[in-house]
Amino acid sequence: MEITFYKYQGTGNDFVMVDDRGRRLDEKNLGLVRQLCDRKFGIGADGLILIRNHPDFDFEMIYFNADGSESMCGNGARCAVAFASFLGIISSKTRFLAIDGPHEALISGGQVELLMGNVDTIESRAEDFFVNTGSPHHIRLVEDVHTYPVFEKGKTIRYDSVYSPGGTNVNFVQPLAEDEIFVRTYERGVENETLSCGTGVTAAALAFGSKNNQNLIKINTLGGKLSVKFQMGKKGGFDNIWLIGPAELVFSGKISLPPNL
Ligand SMILES: N[C@@H](CCC[C@H](N)C(=O)O)C(=O)O
Repeated sequence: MEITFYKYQGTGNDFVMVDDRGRRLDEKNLGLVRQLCDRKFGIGADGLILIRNHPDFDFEMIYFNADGSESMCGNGARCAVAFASFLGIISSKTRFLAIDGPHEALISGGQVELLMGNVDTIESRAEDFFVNTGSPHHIRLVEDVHTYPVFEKGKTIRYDSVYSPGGTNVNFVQPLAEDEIFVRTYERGVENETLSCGTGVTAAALAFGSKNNQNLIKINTLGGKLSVKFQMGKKGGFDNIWLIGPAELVFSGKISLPPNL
C-alpha cells in the first residue's frame, strides 16, 4: 500500500501527518506506526497523527507516540490544526476532538492558538510537581537546564513506581524571569528528550505561573518559543488555558509500505 504523508513540526516536535478521512489506515497496527516514525527505516518523527472525520467536530486527531502508544499531544494538536487548514477542512477557527476531549483552536499566519483542557490541580511530589494536561507531566525546577542530565534523570523518573504502570513525561524547568522559563522534556513513548513538548510546557507554565502569580508565561525550548496563558480558579484549578506557537509543514511525500505491514 502507498501512503501520502505530510511532515510537520511545532517547535521541533515533529510528526508524520496522514489525511485518513478515507479510513485506509488501521490504527491498531502498531507496527505501522513504529515503521512510519522510525528515523532509520521509515520517515522519522516523534509521533504519527491521523486526521479523521467526526460527525460532531470539524475533525478528529488520533495521536500516536513513536512507539505506538496513544496520548494527548499539544504540539501535535497545533500541527494537526495547521494540517486541517492546509487540507481546507477548516479556515481560521476550529473545534476538533482529541483523546482527552474537545479542543478549540485559532490559526493565523503559521501561529496556532490551542485551547487545552481544564486542569483541576497541581500535585506536589516532594520538591517537584505533577500536572495532567491531557498527558501526564512530572515537573522539576532546576538551576541550569542546559547542563542538566535530562535523559538520565528523565528516564529514571519516567519509570518511577509512583507512575506505574503508565509512566509519565518529565520536564526540567529553569526560571529565567518571573514570567519566563526554559523547559526541556523527556517524553515517554519517544523514550528520549524531544526538542519541545506542548502539554509539558503547559504543565510547567501552570506550576511556575501559579507559584509566581503570573498567568502569561513565555516559554523557551530547544526547538523554539511558545507561550501559555490561563486563568487561575479559586479552588486551585485552571481554565481557559491556551498554548500558542508556530506549526509548520516541512515536506510531503509518498511511502510504500512493506507487504508485512
Ligand atoms: N509531544 C507531546 C506529548 C506527546 C505525548 C507524550 N509523549 C505522552 O505519552 O504522554 C506534546 O507536545 O504535548
